[in-house]
Amino acid sequence: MKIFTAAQIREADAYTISNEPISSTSLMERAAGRCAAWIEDRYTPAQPIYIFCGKGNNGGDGLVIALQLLQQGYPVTACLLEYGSRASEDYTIHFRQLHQQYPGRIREIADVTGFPELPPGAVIIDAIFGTGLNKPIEGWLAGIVHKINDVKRQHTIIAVDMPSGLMADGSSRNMPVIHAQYTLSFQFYKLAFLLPENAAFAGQVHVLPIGLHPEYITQTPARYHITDIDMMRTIYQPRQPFAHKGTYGHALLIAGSRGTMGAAVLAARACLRAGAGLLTCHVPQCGYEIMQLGEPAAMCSTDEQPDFNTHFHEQADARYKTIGIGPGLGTSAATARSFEKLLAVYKRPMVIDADALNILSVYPYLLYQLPAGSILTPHPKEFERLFGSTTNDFERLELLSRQAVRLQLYILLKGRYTAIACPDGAVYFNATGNPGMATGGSGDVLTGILTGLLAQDYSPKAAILLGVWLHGYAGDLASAELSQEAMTAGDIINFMGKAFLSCFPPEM
Ligand SMILES: NC(=O)C1=CN([C@@H]2O[C@H](COP(=O)(O)OP(=O)(O)OC[C@H]3O[C@@H](n4cnc5c(N)ncnc54)[C@H](OP(=O)(O)O)[C@@H]3O)[C@@H](O)[C@H]2O)[C@H](O)CC1
Ligand SMILES: [K+]
Repeated sequence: MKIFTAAQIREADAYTISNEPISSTSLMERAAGRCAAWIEDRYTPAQPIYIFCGKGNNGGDGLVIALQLLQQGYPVTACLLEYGSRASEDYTIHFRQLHQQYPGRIREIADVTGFPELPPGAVIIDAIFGTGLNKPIEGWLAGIVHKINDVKRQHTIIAVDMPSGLMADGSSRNMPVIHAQYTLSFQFYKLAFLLPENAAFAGQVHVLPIGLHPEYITQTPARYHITDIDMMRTIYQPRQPFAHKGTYGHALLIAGSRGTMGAAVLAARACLRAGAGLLTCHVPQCGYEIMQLGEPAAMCSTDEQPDFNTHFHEQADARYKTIGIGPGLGTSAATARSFEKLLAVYKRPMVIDADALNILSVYPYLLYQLPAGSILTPHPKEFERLFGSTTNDFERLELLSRQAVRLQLYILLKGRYTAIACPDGAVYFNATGNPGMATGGSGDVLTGILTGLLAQDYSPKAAILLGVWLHGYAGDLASAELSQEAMTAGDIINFMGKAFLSCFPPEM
């Protein structure tokens, strides 16, 4: 699904109005009607509802929601914020209707002392600002935002299109923003919802289709996307009936050192569960029995060194479809030397994680020797060590994308919505996963999955989109059965089978 900027959303709006065609008033009624229906599905008409409206079209949506809920018998109070700006045309049209039909339900608020006493159980609808916000909320309006946030534990707050105060495409650091439990976003996600610095604001996002013109949506290029199951179904390749283990590639995993062999075992198991035909693990001598017992289906090659890997470059030949390197590897100088030699001889896209990334941040010239199309999988700290720090998440996203283009690599930045930056400048946010996956070993599992998919001849882009999706999906299945607290990285591997079956049912 494409993620459009606020300016593109305005264009989509205008395109729909002239090409469907539909009046802008009717489009607002359609959009706000979806919000009203969403609220009616979840709350009974016994529920007092307070709708805070600004004077633009977001406020107009609030007025339409008020009208529709009042018609359904909900006790609605429309709190209209009077801050001097000129009201939009569609706001004015719906204000007149509300004023004619339900004059007693309107309350004008002109300063913070006008903030109403909220009865227990009241639901707050935030329709103050949406995509038209172009500066921080200030003065007494900011006071209203704080008043609403002060009662967020006692009252459910539902934001219309966006939490007010949040910029759609830029940082809102240190600005007053509504803390919503739910955001009912029209037709698309906004980029701002997906970045960690805004974690407190949008709550659970529900994207409500409002019938914006499909032609505009298909024809307009977007830089940012969010992954979905339909995309995965175009990527996934079912296994062929005459397949043998050679069909699905031989992967080499270079991982482990004394004390961190668990990382190597997790990555190996995940690689095989992702479907690799064959797997060889290169481990230090201390890891031989651990790996053979930990994953009997993997073959094992042992290093000259007892405690860490120093001679893996001698292993890396054309037999291997791909290489995954990094989990539990260690960062000794001898390991780094072997990594450099490996890059001189092995030219296919590989997966680079954990200590292999840390080696790259100590010897950054090696970044230029990575095979084009390789996949880097940093978490935010590793990313910062590799590419430097930024002042906010939007800048970091820019930096991420710039580096992927410059180095012609796929770089994924791990997070609630893992961001996958591609060499052509596109960025995909992954939609699956949960906080239960913020646990040791989860990244090693991802490295294994990506290596396993590359071994099967998925292109790097296909492997990364599908791999990150499946990793999160398996994590979601694990947390549903075991809880976010009790699930471990090994459980993500255990649920890979169910993730495949449920995303790609065999009869499809
Ligand atoms: N997506 C769609 O197709 C539809 C969206 N709808 C809704 O429309 C809003 C966007 O409406 P818009 O009127 O463009 O913007 P807002 O309501 O967010 O803001 C209104 C004006 O407020 C001014 N502004 C901006 N920032 C501030 C601020 N910090 N303090 C005070 N005032 C501010 C600004 O006007 P200026 O003249 O002052 O520049 C804004 O223009 C969208 O979010 C949806 O809710 C439609 O209902 C249907 C289709
Ligand atoms: K809003």
